Amino acid sequence: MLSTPNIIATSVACVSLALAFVLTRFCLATIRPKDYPPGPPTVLGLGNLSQIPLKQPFIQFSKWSKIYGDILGLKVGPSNLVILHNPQTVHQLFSKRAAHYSGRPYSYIPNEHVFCQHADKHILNLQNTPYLRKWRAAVAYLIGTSGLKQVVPMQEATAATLAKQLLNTTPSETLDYLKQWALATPLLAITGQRLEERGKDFSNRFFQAQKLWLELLEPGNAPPVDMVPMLRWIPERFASWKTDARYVRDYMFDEYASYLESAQKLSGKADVATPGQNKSTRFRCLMTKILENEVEDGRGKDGKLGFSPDQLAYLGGGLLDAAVDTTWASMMSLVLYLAAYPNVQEKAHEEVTRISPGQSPGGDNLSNLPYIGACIAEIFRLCPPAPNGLPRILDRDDIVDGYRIPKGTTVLANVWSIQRNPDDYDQPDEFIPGRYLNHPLGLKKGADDTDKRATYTFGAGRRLCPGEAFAQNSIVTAIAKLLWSFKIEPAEPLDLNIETGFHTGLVMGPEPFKVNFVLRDPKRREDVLRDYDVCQTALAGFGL
Ligand code: HEM
Repeated sequence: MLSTPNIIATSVACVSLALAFVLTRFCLATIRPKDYPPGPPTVLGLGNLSQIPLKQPFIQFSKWSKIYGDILGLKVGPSNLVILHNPQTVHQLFSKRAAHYSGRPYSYIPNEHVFCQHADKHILNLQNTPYLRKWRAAVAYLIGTSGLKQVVPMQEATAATLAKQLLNTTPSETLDYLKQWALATPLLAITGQRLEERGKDFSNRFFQAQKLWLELLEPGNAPPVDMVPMLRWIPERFASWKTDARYVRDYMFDEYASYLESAQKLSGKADVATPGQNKSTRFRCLMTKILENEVEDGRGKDGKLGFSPDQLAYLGGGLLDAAVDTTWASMMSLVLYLAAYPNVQEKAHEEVTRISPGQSPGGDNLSNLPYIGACIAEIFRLCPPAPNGLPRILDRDDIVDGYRIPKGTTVLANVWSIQRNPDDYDQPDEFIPGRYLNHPLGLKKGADDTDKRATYTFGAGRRLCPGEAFAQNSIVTAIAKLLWSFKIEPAEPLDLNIETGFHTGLVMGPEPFKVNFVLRDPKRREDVLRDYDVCQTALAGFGL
C-alpha cells in the first residue's frame, strides 16, 4: 500500500508528465512539417504566429513570397497555413482539385456561439457536401447572369433613390447613403423587403451585427480560443466576445426569420395586372422563387430543390450578409478613385451621356458602358474587399509542385498580391482602367494568360462568389446614374494608400473620406427626381 505522501507525489508526477507530454506535442506541432512549402523560420511553441501582422497581413505574405516562393508555407501555432501567390496554382487547386479544396475551416466561436443549431445551414460554414451543391445550384440560377433580368428594375430603383438622396447631402453623409444603397438592393431582391419600410432601426441593427460579426471572424480580435481551448470557459463578463457573438446570433435568429416571413407573404400574392402586358408581373424575390420551387426547367418541381423553412431562412440571410459589406466597400473605393482621378471620371461621364443624352441611363443602355465596366474591373483589381479571399480547408494530404501539404491545412489565395504582379500588369499600383479595354484580363502585352481570370476578387473554383454578376450590375447601374447627374469632387485631400487610407479586417474598404456630389447642371435636379418617380412606378408595376 502507498502512503498518502507517496500517493500525492505519484499523482503530481503523473500530472506533470501528462502536462509535459501535451506541451511537447504542442511545441513539436509548431515546427514546419517535412517537405512543407517554404516560409520564414518558425519559433518553437509559436510557429510564425508572432511574425504575422494583424493589420493587412497580405502585404507581409506578399513580401515573403518574393523570398520563399509563390506557395508560401506558414505555421500558425500548431496549425498549417498555405498561401498561394500565383493564378495557375489557384486554378490547379481551387478548380481542378476542387473536390479536396472546397471546405471551410472549423472555428469555435462562429460554430458554437453564433450559428449553434444552424451551423449546418449557413453558407459561410457549409462544407463540401451535397447540400452545398444544392444551395449553390438554387442561388446560381437566380442571381447568375441569366436569372438577373428580373432584378434589374430593383437595382435601378435603389440607384435612383441614391441619386435623389445625394441631391441634398453633405460630404460627411455621403458614405452613409452609399451604405444604405448597398443594403437596399440585395434586401429587396433576396428577401422582398424594402429598406424604406424596415426603417432606420433595422438598418442600424443590420450594420451593427455585420460589424461585430466581421470583428469576431478577424484573426486577432477575439482571444485564440481555437488554439487554447481553456479560454472558452472564461465567464462572459470577462469575455466581451461572448456578448458580441450573442448579438450576432440574435440578429440572425430574428431577422433571418423575418426574411422568410416576407418571402412567404410574397408567395401568396396574386399577380399584378399591368396594362399592355399579358404576362404576370408579380414580384417574387429570390427566396420566394425557391419557396415556389420555380427554378430552371422546373428542376425544382421534383422536390430536389426543396428547402426546410430554417434552411431557407439561413440561405436568404447568409446570402444577404455576404452581399452588403463587400458591395459597399467596392462602391466606396470606386467613388474615392473617381474623385481622385478627374480625367477618368470625365471619360466615364462622357460615355454615359453619349449613350443616354437626355435622361438618366437605364434599361439596355446600362449594358453598353465598356469604359465604366473597365473602371469597376480596375477597382476590383486594386482594392479587393477580401484581399486574402476566404479560407479553404484541405481534406486529404496533397502534393503540390513537389511540396507536401498535410490534410487539415488552411489554404488562402493572396488576391491582392496576384492582382499587383508586375509580370502580369503594367504599372500594377496605378489606377489605369484602360488596361481592361486593351486586354480582356487587363494583362500587359506578352503576359501569359493560361488559366488566368479577369479578377480573383470574387475567389475561384467551386466556392467562387455566386453574387459576382449581381454586384457588378448593381455597381454599374448606380455609378452610371450618379455620373450622369453629378460630378464627384474631393472635399478634403484623399488618401489612396492601401496601408494608410484603407481599414483592415475581413472586408477591406477605404477609411472614411469626404467628397461632394455636385450637380453637373441645375436642370439635372428635375431629371433625378423624374428618374426616381419612373423607377418607383416600375416597382409599383411589380406589386411593390
Ligand atoms: C463586390 C462585391 C463582392 C465581392 C468582392 C465578393 C467577394 C466574395 C469572395 C472573395 C468570396 C469567397 C470566394 C471563395 O472562397 O473563393 C465570396 C463568397 C460569397 N459571396 Fe460574394 N462578393 C461580393 C458580392 C456578393 C453578392 C452581391 C452576393 C449575393 C447576392 C454574394 C454572395 C456570396 C456568397 C453566398 C458567398 C459564399 C459562397 C460559398 O461559400 O460557396 N457576394 N464573395
